Amino acid sequence: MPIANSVVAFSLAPALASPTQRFNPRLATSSFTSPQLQRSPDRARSTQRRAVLVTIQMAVDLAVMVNGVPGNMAAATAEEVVRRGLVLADEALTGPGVANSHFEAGGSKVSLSTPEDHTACLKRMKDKYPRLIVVDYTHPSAANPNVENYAKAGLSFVIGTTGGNVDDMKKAVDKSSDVYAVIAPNMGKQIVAFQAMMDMMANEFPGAFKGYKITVKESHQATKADTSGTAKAVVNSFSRLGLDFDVEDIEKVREASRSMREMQVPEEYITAGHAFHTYHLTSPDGSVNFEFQHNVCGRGVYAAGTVDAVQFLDKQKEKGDSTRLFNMIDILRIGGMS
Ligand SMILES: NC(=O)C1=CN([C@@H]2O[C@H](COP(=O)(O)OP(=O)(O)OC[C@H]3O[C@@H](n4cnc5c(N)ncnc54)[C@H](OP(=O)(O)O)[C@@H]3O)[C@@H](O)[C@H]2O)C=CC1
Ligand SMILES: O=C(O)C1=N[C@H](C(=O)O)C[C@H](O)C1
Repeated sequence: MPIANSVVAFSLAPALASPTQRFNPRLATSSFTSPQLQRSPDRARSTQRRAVLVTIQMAVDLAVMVNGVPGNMAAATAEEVVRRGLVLADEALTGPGVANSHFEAGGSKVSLSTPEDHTACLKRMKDKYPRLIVVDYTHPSAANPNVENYAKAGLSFVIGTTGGNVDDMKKAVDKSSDVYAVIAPNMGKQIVAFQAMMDMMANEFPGAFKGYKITVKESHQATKADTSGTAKAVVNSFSRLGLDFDVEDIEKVREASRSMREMQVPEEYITAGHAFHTYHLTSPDGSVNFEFQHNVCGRGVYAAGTVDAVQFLDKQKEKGDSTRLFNMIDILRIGGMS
């Protein structure tokens, strides 16, 4: 009897060339009529009875480990990860002063790992999530040690934490063989565009503002430990435009009354998080003035940019791109911000 119905349906689980390789249903599922079964009907029937449909889910979802929760930026980023339908890793590094053992974002629960457990936690997450990108919004003092740990663990990362030594971070990435990273003091798309514009002006017209005076004033929530990393980056462009200014001269405003009075920060964002920056340039005789301002209330614009960076980095990694280190201006240029 022809074994017309002896079709064994099964799912193959071939070893993936790379853990980030996407699921291809055409590769995964095959149906065929075995020539062996055609020759031996009895065996075919028993095989048929025992035939098991095995479906192995090979789709490896992108998971994001957000370190620094329950801090402001990490919390906002974790919410954005869930909102975009990505997997939020179920553990995260936290700081020494955090008493909570868990954090929740958009219904996803995250166990918090305290400093003595950080190395083991990174290993657990790497083993658990084959396609993982780490986000770091921690503390200036933690930025470099964390980056060293990510690089040693072979974990690609997006770091928005400011106040660290960026050259050392880059070295850690270079030393690794397969770690991809985005390092940037500002993840907000339009502010990144502003940074890029100042950088381009400095490249095009070096010294154009020679002789001008500049004041830089930034207001943030009182818990911000360092001088704004964004302001430092913009000052670098101004220096190339001919302005004589040192990052030490950036005026930091951290008192609520001054933030509201001098910078017009709305009261509800005084502690919730704000970033108001004013750069004022005056010609030598005082007859010409320029003012550049970017004022951000809340954390939403940074969280969105951070997850753009995560998705961008994941793509580059999957492609095996030879460039492994990016800043947000690179990503904006390539069209990687939504
Ligand atoms: N690139 C960008 O676009 C932006 C960057 N930032 C930067 O992000 C950083 C965080 O800002 P923000 O969220 O407002 O700060 P918060 O103080 O609200 O949060 C920081 C969190 O990190 C925790 N932490 C401290 N050390 C470690 C560690 N070793 N490992 C893991 N977690 C740790 C802190 O815990 P504990 O209380 O114990 O110290 C705290 O919970 C700052 O450097 C800020 O400048 C902020 C906004 C945008
Ligand atoms: O700590 C903050 O809030 C912010 N930090 C970044 C910085 O230091 O420039 C970006 C933005 O200013 C908000």
